[in-house]
Formats: sequence, C-alpha cells, structure tokens
Amino acid sequence: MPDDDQSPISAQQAKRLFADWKAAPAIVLAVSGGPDSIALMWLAARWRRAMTRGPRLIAVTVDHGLRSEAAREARDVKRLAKDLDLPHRTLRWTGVKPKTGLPAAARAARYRLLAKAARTGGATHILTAHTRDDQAETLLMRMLRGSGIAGLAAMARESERDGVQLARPLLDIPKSQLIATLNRAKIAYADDPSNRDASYTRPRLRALMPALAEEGGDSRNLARLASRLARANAALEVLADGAERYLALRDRNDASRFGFDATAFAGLAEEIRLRLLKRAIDRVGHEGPVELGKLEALLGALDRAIADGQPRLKQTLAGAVIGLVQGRIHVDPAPPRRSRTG
Ligand SMILES: Nc1ncnc2c1ncn2[C@@H]1O[C@H](COP(=O)(O)OP(=O)(O)OP(=O)(O)O)[C@@H](O)[C@H]1O
Repeated sequence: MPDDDQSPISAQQAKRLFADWKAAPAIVLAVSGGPDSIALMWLAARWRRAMTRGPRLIAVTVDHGLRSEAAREARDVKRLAKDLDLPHRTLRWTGVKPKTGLPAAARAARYRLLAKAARTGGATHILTAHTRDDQAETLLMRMLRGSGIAGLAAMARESERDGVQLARPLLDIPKSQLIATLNRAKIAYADDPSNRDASYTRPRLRALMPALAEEGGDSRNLARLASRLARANAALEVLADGAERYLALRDRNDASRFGFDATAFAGLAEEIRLRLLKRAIDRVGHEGPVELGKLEALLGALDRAIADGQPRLKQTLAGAVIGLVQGRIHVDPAPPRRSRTG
C-alpha cells in the first residue's frame, strides 16, 4: 500500500475535498457511527470551523432498529457531534422490515429519512462517507452481475435523490486514510459486525479484496476503472441526447406518449438505441429503472420485427407498452394491472 494511503488527511486536503459545497446553505452529514462517517463528520467540522462563513452542518444518524447496539451508537455520534459543536438528529426507521432484501429496504428507508431531514433543515445536500474501497466493491459487484457501462461507472460523486443532492466527497479517499485520521485525532468509532456478515454479498466480496490487490487489482485501480467508465457513460449520454433530439422522440401533443420512426431508429448504434428505449420506458413506466437484460431482449425483438418487415409487435416492460405499428415505435404507459381478486 503506498504511504499516502496511510497518512491522516490534512486540513488543506480537507478544504479541497469539501470545496464544491462551500456555498450550500446547509448540509446533512450522514453519520452511521462507523469509521468512515465519523471521519466525515470530524473532517467537515474542522473544515467549517476554519471558515468565517459557510454551510450549516447537521449530523444525522438513522437507527434502522435492526441491531441492539444501534441506539447506543447513535448516542455516541450525538456526543461527538456535541463536542464538535454540530447539531445532531437520530431518525428511526419504523417501517415494516421485509424478510428478503432487507439491506436494500434499509438503504431505501435510510435515504428517504436523510432526504426528509435535509428538507426539514433547509439543506440542499446530503454528504455520505463512501470511500474508494466502497467504490471498488461496487464496481466488482456490478461486474459479477454483468452490468452495462452505466452500472460499471459505479457511484457518482454527486447525484440527485428524493429532491436533494447526494454527494460523496470521500469517494477518492482510501478507508485506511480515514482510519489514520481518526487515530491521529484520537477519535473512537463503532465497529459494525454486519460489515463482515458472510450472509451478504458485499462482505463476501470485501473479503476477496486483499487477494485481488495482490494481483494488482487494488481499490485505486478499480476506482480508476469506474471513473473511466463514468466518463464513457457521460459521453454516451450526450450522444443519446443528440439522437433523441434527432428522432424528436417526444410527442408534442401528449407528454405521456413517445414515438419514433423505426427506420431512423434502426440506423443508430445499438448502445444508443438501448439508451433511447430505456429513457422512453423509464419516463412512462414509473416502475423504476428497466433492467438491461430485458431491454436487450426487447431491442432484439424490435430489430427482428423491423428487419422481417413484420407490421406489428407489442410488448409490455416495466409498466410501459412498446409497440411497432406502421413503421413507428410507440412507448406508452401500460394500463393499470387488474387485481386478481377482482
Ligand atoms: N445508519 C446510518 N445513518 C446515517 N448514515 C448512514 C447510515 N448507514 C450508512 N450511512 C451513510 O452511508 C454511507 C455508506 O454506508 P454503507 O456502505 O454501510 O451503505 P450501503 O448500505 O452499502 O449503501 P450504499 O448503497 O449507499 O453504499 C456511510 O458512510 C454513511 O455516510
């Protein structure tokens, strides 16, 4: 591991890390109590103290009600926040806990609660403590699932969620540097055993990281790959914007209907066609992002129908009906599903 991966983060380095958000009126810091987010809170507090004017910082901890230690950890975060002169709120997830897909449900609830706290506190941004190691793991997880370019771009430094900007200032910073920062400042942090729980994919992948690093696949290289793919993805999105304008996808009379000329569509590159279909389906379908595999199957069916001169084709995908009628591809909202009980 290079030496700078072990060195505490200096005040100067932290100033650069947070510079993008210095004009925000207020910022929510998402602090679980683990080392990464405790370091985020400590670094942000030190950065803010060094400025005469700057954003109000609000530390927020979500207690998912899943581990008995969570309430105590939240109190520990509150105590440290007080020492750092930061307001702190603990929010509890009181929703139904599903038997399967618990981590995903907890994550969705967490972001909803954080976004609500941001809106209540007048904050425009939520800062999380995702590190370079998290980015490398995310890339690896998505590689194993055969994700497309957008998925392999992994986590963005800034994105929008529930009407608030979600920012990740530590995405290029290795976890080891955050630990070194806390050790130097003599700040304690919680150890979350679920981070090592082998019944979840991420901890199992995390356990493989040292062996991959031995082969040169360390978090620096993996995160670099993610950012290169993010660059390629952004370029492809710009091309898709142009193609969308070219096809004049949006039906001007009715914003919920989309249609495009099948021959002009067929002349575009496959990656762009997939993106255009995805955009149209996500807009009208309202069932969340459509899966790439299903999108590819749909495009294959459309391509075959166009090539065979088949006059009609109709498929439903992610709440949208995709039809080929008289040389035009239509993407419309699917009618509401009829309930089985009637
Ligand atoms: N209970 C929590 N309360 C507040 N913030 C949290 C909590 N859990 C996680 N976070 C924030 O999210 C960051 C990422 O945490 P973690 O890697 O455990 O999340 P995850 O479940 O893998 O979700 P993600 O998809 O966001 O990575 C933390 O560094 C912290 O900023």
